Amino acid sequence: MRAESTEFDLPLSSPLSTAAGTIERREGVALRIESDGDAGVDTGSAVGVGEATPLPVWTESLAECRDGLFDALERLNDDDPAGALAAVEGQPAARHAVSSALADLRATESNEPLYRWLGSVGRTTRVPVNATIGDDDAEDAAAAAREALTEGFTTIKLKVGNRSIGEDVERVEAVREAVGPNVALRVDANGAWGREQARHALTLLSGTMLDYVEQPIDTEDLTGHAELRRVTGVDIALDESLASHSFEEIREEDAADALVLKPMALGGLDRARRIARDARREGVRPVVTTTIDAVVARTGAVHLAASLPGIDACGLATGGMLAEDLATDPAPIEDGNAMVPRDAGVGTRGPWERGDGR
Ligand SMILES: O=C(O)CCC(=O)c1ccccc1C(=O)O
Ligand SMILES: [Mg+2]
Repeated sequence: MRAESTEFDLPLSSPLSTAAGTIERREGVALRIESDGDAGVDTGSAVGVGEATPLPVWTESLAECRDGLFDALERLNDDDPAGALAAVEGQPAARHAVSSALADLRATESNEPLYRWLGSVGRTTRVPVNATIGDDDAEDAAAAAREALTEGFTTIKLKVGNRSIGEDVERVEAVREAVGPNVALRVDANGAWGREQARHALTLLSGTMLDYVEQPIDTEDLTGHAELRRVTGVDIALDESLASHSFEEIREEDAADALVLKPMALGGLDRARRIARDARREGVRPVVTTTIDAVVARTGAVHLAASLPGIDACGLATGGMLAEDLATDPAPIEDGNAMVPRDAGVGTRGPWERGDGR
């Protein structure tokens, strides 16, 4: 096989401000692997693409990711995919690029859409997605929510935790009022609250009928999350906690009703899917989202969600946040759903979309 990579740097059209900081651009590395084909049985070469878009704190740094991928490329060019995966162990974004490029290659070779190759037996044409609203003030958040409603979204996620509890309560109430009772409303505090603050906030928000609150308190505090679930009765989704805690630990503490799975932070679609299936078996609902990835990883995440039939609304309507992307979106959002590509593999070549002779 032959492997090559290319770097990218994509600005967001509107920065996403969260309690953990503002995301203004996404830099990363795209990876392309081409198999040699088998002349004996007349199969041509196939191509697989992958993406590493590191987001420090969630993943390794861009510098570490580059180093890992440099080693992995060497192994891939030596026909050693297992060695390539071993070279990026412990570096989630780099491992995401390698494992998803190999998955795309294998799915393409077996002429299946990626979600089927990942293990889905049925057919899935669409995945429900949530609209994502950042740390806008009450008026702007309500306006964004109204717009999302007209676009067909039935689930909305609002960032909280960056302001006073009073202001956040006002913001969430404004959004609830703007969309009415039939929209599922989620909030994401990105770990900003302390135990007491979280309890206070969720008590004040009890009238807003939250679908769930995502990572209300610190990543490490599984016991606090478990207590918050029991005391408030509000569903808790863990996101950041998954970077440092296995699902086993989370389940033992009874700390979550839902898990927010970011393949880029978890080291690949294979690892995220394993966690999703373990969670489902225990009655914990998985949700797939990204770290505002570019088109290759975002579409991979759409396939992961499609491979989990009946999945809840996922945080995959983020393509529009990028001012530029690596290629046209093969999984556009229509009426609050991501359309699942039907072609073999992931359904995009990313930066190699044009002019690679196919
Ligand atoms: O889940 C979504 O709706 C969009 C993704 C999102 O919120 C996000 C994007 C980048 C980094 C962290 C997060 C997060 O869920 O906390
Ligand atoms: Mg989150």
